[in-house]
Amino acid sequence: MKVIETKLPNVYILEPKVHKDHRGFFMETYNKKVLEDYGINFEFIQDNHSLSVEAGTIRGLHYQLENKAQTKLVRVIRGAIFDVAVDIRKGSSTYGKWVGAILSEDNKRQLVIPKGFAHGFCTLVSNTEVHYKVDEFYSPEHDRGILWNDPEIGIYWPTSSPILSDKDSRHLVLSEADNDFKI
Ligand SMILES: Cc1cn([C@H]2C[C@H](O)[C@@H](COP(=O)(O)OP(=O)(O)O[C@H]3O[C@@H](C)C(=O)[C@@H](O)[C@H]3O)O2)c(=O)[nH]c1=O
Repeated sequence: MKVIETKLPNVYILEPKVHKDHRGFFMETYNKKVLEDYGINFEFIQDNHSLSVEAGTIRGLHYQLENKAQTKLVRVIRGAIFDVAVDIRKGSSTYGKWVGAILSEDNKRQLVIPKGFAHGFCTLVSNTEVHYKVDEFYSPEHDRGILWNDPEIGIYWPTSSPILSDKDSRHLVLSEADNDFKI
């Protein structure tokens, strides 16, 4: 497993070691001990899997309030996404800054999204399936969002007219969002 730092603290790109042979491939997609050796230490307790039928679907930007905050380990089983993490911790030197990475079935990259960061992705091809582990249970009462195209965040999304859920089309911008993260 290769661990690549990004410009945001504790946001990592992971590249699993892929063992290829005449049958196909084998890879460890999560190994707690290997990540611990890099100082990445989580207790994942829920796995999620979504299918987005159309390319240009954006899901996000999502987070749960602090006492139900989730770390996420995101990967793509089929297709490809532009995956984004935004630092929403008030007082952080990187507050409102974002990083993006392409995760695909081909590059097999994963993204670690820590607590205090909003998460979203845009599908780059049709029928993209995303799988991610989280270290806190889903809590609808704590579920919050930020508008995907908040101009103050300024994410370079690969589309300007995405397919969105009703919920995601109505979020407020970061400066007005219900957000209790601070450092
Ligand atoms: C996130 C989630 C949703 N649900 C339900 C609620 C709803 O009826 C249905 C669809 O939920 P959503 O519209 O919120 O799904 P979606 O827009 O895919 O939400 C996800 O987006 C990405 C970017 C994330 O980071 C995730 O944490 C999650 O927020 O699934 C669960 O049962 N468990 C869960 O953990």
